[in-house]
Amino acid sequence: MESGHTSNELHLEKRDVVDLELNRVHSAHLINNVVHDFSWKNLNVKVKDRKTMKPLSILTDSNGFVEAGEMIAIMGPSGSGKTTLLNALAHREAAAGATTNGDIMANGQQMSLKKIRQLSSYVEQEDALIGSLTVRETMMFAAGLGLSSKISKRDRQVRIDDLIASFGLQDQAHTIVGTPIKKGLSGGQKKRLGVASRLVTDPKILFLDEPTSGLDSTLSFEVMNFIRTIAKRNKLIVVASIHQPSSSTFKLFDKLCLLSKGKMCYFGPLPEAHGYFQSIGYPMPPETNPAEFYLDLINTDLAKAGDEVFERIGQITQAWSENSQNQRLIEEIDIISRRVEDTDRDLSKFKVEMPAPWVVPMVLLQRSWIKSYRDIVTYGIRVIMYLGLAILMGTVFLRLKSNQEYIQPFINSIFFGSAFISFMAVAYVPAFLEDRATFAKERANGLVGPFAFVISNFIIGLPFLFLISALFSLVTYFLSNFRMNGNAFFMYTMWLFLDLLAAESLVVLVSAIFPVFVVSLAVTAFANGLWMCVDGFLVPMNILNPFWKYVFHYIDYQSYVFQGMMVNQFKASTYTCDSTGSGYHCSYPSDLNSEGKIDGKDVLSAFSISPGKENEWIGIMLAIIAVYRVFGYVVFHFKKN
Ligand SMILES: Nc1ncnc2c1ncn2[C@@H]1O[C@H](COP(=O)(O)OP(=O)(O)OP(=O)(O)O)[C@@H](O)[C@H]1O
Repeated sequence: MESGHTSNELHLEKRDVVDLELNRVHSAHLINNVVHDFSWKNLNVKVKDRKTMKPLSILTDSNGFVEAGEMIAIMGPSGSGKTTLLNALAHREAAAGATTNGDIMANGQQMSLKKIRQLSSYVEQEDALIGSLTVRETMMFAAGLGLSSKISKRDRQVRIDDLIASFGLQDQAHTIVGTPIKKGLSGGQKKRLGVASRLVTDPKILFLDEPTSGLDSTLSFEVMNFIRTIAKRNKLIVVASIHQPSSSTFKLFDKLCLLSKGKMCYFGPLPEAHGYFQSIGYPMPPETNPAEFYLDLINTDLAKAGDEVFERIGQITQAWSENSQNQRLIEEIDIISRRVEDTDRDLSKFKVEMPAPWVVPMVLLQRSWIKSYRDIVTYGIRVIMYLGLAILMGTVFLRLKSNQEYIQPFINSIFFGSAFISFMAVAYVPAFLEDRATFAKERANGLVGPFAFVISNFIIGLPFLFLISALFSLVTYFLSNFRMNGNAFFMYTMWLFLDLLAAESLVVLVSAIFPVFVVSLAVTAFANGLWMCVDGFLVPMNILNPFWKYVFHYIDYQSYVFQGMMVNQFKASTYTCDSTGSGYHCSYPSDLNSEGKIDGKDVLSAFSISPGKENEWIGIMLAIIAVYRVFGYVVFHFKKN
C-alpha cells in the first residue's frame, strides 16, 4: 500500500494488462493458462441409418491435436461430418440418436460433459441472441447466467466493456440486436456479439459452428479476424467448422481438419496442407483459393455414381490413414496423454463457480421483463388484440337489459368471451417457441435448467395476463351491462385471468411437446375447440353424453370459467317475462313466474349449474394450471432439445 493505491487499483493492476498498441486496458480474466492442448483420438460416431435402420458410421477414426492459442478449421463439403465432429468434441449429441466412441482430452486428460462445459463455450450457427436487448444488456445477461455470484459488479462491467471493445462493438453498445420490426445490428455485428457473449464466462476452448454462415466474404473475414486476435492475445483454443471460406479468411486458421463423408482427408498445419496434397499427387495450381481447391477434390454434391470423385476420395482418405503425418499425430496425442503427472496440466482441480441456483431464474425474469415490454410481438400485440376483441364484444352485446330476451345474449356473451379469450392464447405460441429456442441453446451450454426456465416463464406471464384480463373486463363489463356490483366485477376479472392463465399454461405444455409452430398451433386450437364443445354451454351438462362428460368435461378449465361467470351474473339477478295481457309468458320456469319474473338461479338450474361451489372451482382451476406447468417441466426435464 506504499504507493497509496486503493485495493481496487491494486486489484486492477494485478489482473489486467495494458494493450499498448490500442492504448486500452484489457482485463486478464480471459487469458488461458489452464488448457495447454486439446486432442481427440479414434473418434467414431455411429447412427442408425434413416433408410436401412442399420448402424451407419458418420465419423470414422478422427484424430486431432490443437494447442493453446491455435485456431483450427474443420472443413469439408456439405454432409461431410463437420457439425458431427464439432458436437462430439463439445460432448453434445453428435447427431440425432448418435453414439460416440473415442478419446477427447484436454491436457491429455479425458473430458467429461461437466468438465468440457467448465472449460468451453459453444456458439451455434443460429445465434441465441434476443432481438429486443441491446448489445450491453446481452452481455450483462450472459454474465448473469454464467458468472459466479461472487464476481463483483465492477469486475463484470470491466469484462463486459473489454469484450464489447475487443469485438469492435463500442459504438453499438446501446443498439438493440434487432427484431422483425425494428432493425438493429448488421449480420457481422450479430455474429461478433454472439461470440462475445459466450466469452464472458472465460472459456478456454471455443467451439464455433459455421461462424461465418450467412455473411459475405468481407464480413466473414472481419468476424474471424476479431476472433483470431482475441484467441491469440488470450491463448484460447478455437475449434470452428467452416463451409467455404475465402482465401483470406482461410489463412487466419492455424490448422486444418479436412473431412469427407466422415473420414479424415488431412489434419495438420494449414501451410503444410499444400505440400501434403502435392506429395499424394494433387498439386494445387497457382493462384487458387486453397480452401476451394481442397473442397473441389472431395466434393460430391453434383457427382453421379461412378464419377471419378468417389475414387479420388477413396484414395485421399486411404492415403491419409496410412500417412506418416497421421501416425505422428497419433503418437503426439499418446505422448501428451502420458504427461498427466505434470501439476500445471492437472485439470481435476480446475473448477468454475456458477451463479447461485436462485440467481438464474431472477436473471431470466429480468431479461423477460425487458423483452416483454420492448418487443411488441411478445405481449403488446396480444394486449391490442384482446382490447379489440373486448370492444367488439362490448359493442355487439351492448347494454343488455333485464328482460327475458336478454338472458340468452348474457349467456352467449359469457360463453363467447371466456371461450374466445382462451382460444386466442394460440397467439402466444410463436413467442413461447422463440423463448424455448433460446432456452435450448443456453441449456446446451449448461447455463439454464428446465426449472429456472419454467418458473421464470410462469412468473413473467402473470402481470401481463392480469393486465389483459383487467382491460378486457373494464371494456366488456360495463358496455354489456353485467351485474353492477364491485365484487361481481372483481370475480368476472378473476375468472378471465384464470382462464387466460390456464390457456397459456396449455400453450406452454403443447409447445414443450411439439416445438414446431404449425403443429403446436394446430394442437392448441384443437384442444380449445374440444374444451368449448364440452364446457356445458353448447350442450348442457345434464344431457351431455357420458363419454364427453366423464372423460373431458371435468378436466376442461373452460367449464369452470363458464360456470363461475354464469353464477356471477345469475345468482343475484332477476329478469322480467313477456306480458301477454291475460298473464305472462316466461321462457324459464321459476317460482317468480306468477309475478312475471324469472329468478337468475333458475337459469343456472337449466344449465345444471349449482351456485356456492365457486371456491371449489377456483381450486380446480389452480390445480389444472399447476398440472399443465408441472407436465411442461417434466417434458423439458426428459426432452433435451
Ligand atoms: N440417422 C442418419 N441416417 C443417415 N445419415 C445420417 C443420419 N444422421 C446423420 N446423417 C448424415 O451424417 C452426415 C454428417 O452430417 P453433418 O451435419 O455433421 O455434416 P456437415 O458437414 O456439418 O454438413 P453441413 O455443412 O451441411 O451442415 C450427413 O451426411 C447426414 O446426412
